Amino acid sequence: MESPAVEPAAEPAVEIIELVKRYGGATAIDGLTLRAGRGAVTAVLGPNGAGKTSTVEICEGFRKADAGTVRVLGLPPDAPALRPKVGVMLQSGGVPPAMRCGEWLRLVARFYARPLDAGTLLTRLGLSDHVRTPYRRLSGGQQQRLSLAAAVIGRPELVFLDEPTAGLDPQARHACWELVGELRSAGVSVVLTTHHMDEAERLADQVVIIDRGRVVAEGSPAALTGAERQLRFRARPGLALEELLNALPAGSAAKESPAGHYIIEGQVGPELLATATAWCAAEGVMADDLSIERRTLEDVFLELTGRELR
Ligand SMILES: Nc1ncnc2c1ncn2[C@@H]1O[C@H](COP(=O)(O)OP(=O)(O)OP(=O)(O)O)[C@@H](O)[C@H]1O
Repeated sequence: MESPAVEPAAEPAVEIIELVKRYGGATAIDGLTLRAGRGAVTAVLGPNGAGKTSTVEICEGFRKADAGTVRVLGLPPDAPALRPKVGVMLQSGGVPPAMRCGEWLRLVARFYARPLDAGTLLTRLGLSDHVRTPYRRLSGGQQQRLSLAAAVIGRPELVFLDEPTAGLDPQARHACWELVGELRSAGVSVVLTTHHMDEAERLADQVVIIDRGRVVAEGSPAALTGAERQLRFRARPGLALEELLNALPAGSAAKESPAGHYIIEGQVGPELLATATAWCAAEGVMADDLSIERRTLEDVFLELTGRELR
């Protein structure tokens, strides 16, 4: 009997193994390993200077690695065969300042066999009134949107978006999220960097948190934030948490972070809620914004990467 055909394991859209990048004596990427799945949205998060842009720009073929392996759709990042398959949105620039918005997008479209319609895309991204506006006269947010349009106009298989919504107003942010959702539905692989944890939580199938050039956590947003719930409230700073802890069910934990913001973890159920609110009442403490929530990606991010500024 013929054995059933074995499907080869889907090759990742991007595979990075033990990547190293140095600038002078400083190591910006320090043995970073990650895989971005095909047809998935992968969000790369990290504090300023963590190495996100360096990593993405190595994958885009704009920077050279010092060590390690990078494969993009199974090819080295500088392979000419990748050009029609990969869309790139840079963090800034790349467009001649005098180039008109519509003219630029039509020029980019000419590099692809089956581009999307430039006019439709400009309308989608709220740029239809700026078709004849030179790039340098576009606002920062409009320039961002034009870069996003240029990244997707060629119907790429894989898109790199470096901080796609940085500086965008809420309307434009939602338009960008919608576009990313549509790319994903169409089976396009998306790798994006962002500082907006809500964006990653909303868009990403997989989140990779990097710090000091290394991956410190990865997984789906749900896996990273976990199923446990927390009781949160705001009150005057400096409450005697040890006393509260004594009153709470065994195994509970309480912390104040930052000042005046309280988080209680453990078996967050009716008993814990009643005990905590009764304790607040006995102390004359008004627990503002009391809520029961799961940990957010931002909580996880801050726990992993700390609170000091970079
Ligand atoms: N061309 C360069 N020359 C020297 N150092 C650089 C260069 N590019 C980046 N670096 C340094 O490498 C480190 C990583 O920078 P990178 O831009 O990759 O970080 P990032 O995670 O994208 O940061 P951000 O969130 O601020 O955009 C930083 O310390 C930065 O100063």
